[in-house]
Amino acid sequence: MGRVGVLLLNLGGPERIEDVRPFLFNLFSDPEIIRLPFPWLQKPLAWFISLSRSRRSEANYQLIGGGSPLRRITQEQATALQETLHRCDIDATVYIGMRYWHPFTEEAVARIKRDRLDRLVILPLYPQFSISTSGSSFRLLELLRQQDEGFRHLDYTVVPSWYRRPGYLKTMAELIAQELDRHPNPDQVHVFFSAHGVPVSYVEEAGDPYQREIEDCTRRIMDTLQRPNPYTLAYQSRVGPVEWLKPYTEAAMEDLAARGVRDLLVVPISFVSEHIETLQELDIEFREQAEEAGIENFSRVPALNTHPGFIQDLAELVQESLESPSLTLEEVIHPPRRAKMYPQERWEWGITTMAEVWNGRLAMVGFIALLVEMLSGHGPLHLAGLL
Ligand SMILES: C=CC1=C(C)c2cc3[nH]c(cc4nc(cc5[nH]c(cc1n2)c(C)c5CCC(=O)O)C(CCC(=O)O)=C4C)c(C)c3C=C
Ligand SMILES: [Fe+2]
Ligand SMILES: [Fe+2]
Repeated sequence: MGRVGVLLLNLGGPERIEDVRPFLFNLFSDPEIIRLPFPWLQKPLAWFISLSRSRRSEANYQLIGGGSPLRRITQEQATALQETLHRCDIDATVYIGMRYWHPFTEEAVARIKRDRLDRLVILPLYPQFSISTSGSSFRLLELLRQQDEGFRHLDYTVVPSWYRRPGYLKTMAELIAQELDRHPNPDQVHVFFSAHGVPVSYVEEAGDPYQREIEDCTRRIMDTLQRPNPYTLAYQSRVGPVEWLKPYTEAAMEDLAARGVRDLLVVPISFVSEHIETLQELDIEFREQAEEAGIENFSRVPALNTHPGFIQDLAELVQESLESPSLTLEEVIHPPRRAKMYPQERWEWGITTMAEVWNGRLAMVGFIALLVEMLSGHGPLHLAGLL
């Protein structure tokens, strides 16, 4: 088989409070996180938003010990996966490539090139695909390939999403069953899946399969669980003024409490490690809100982290990927970005297409000014020191 590598892709998180602002800047600089019509607006807007959001984010990271545990957990997953692969006689090296913080994807690629691999398996640590997560990392890797001849010649295959795997579904179902059985009346517990949200426009305009995959994933977990419990799916962690996938987690919890639900088991579904959205948003913020709304027994299923069943399944996934025909990044960067079509720019007076286009562009500038205003609490002129 030669020298094999596995590149685990993840988001990354600030390790210390000082990292929060630059981490947010990296995140909002990504055109897959804020989709703007004008590339030149990306960096200035990322700067504004990271500045205006950093206080709130820093306070949240303070509540979970002053930083994200994501790097440590991902490192533990990588070590466990490498050991499991070695036990199966696959002499693989496992690398970590984070999208927005250390160790960055670029660093992983440099190490991969130095190790002169024969084959690489690219494996996102997101069970379901979204343009904003796996899609963004795939795009970055494709760019790095185009810029680097050495990397371009490396034989690789990529896993687009993997939530359908029976091993993953079984482990999730086991974790849920364990928590259900801790409740006084296990069958009365409402199972509450909470997925990280994305803006509605990702799904409806850009064709992100994320919502479909999340819904399919929750159905499959419930089928695997084989319990009579009712369940709900909701979306958490929205950012900014646009509409995100609904129902929103906090509203759905209040709704269930109002309908008489007293036992709630929350299942984080879109991410395999503990991180700020499980430790702060679910365990602190939403627990408080749910209890105020009347939930008496609130509990949460732990993230998979280094659960042996999960790591074993990842090892089998790597093995199967090595034995199957390769998938390329271009095949899984999905959906293909549709080219923007504008009519020829030849000005004519009246209510012409050209006038409409410019109207639209000016409206976008106005909208972005509004966005900055809403996110920062100050108008752009204030921020520019003009007022
Ligand atoms: C599948 C999981 C995730 C999706 C989908 C996703 C989309 C998405 N996220 C933001 C904005 C933020 N995300 C932040 C942190 C963060 N997000 C995820 C996962 C998904 N994001 C993780 C694992 C983390 C890291 C957590 C950690 O432990 O550090 C943050 C920063 C934290 C905060 O300020 O709340 C922001 C901001 C958008 C806009 C988006 C889709 C467009
Ligand atoms: Fe996020
Ligand atoms: Fe949050």
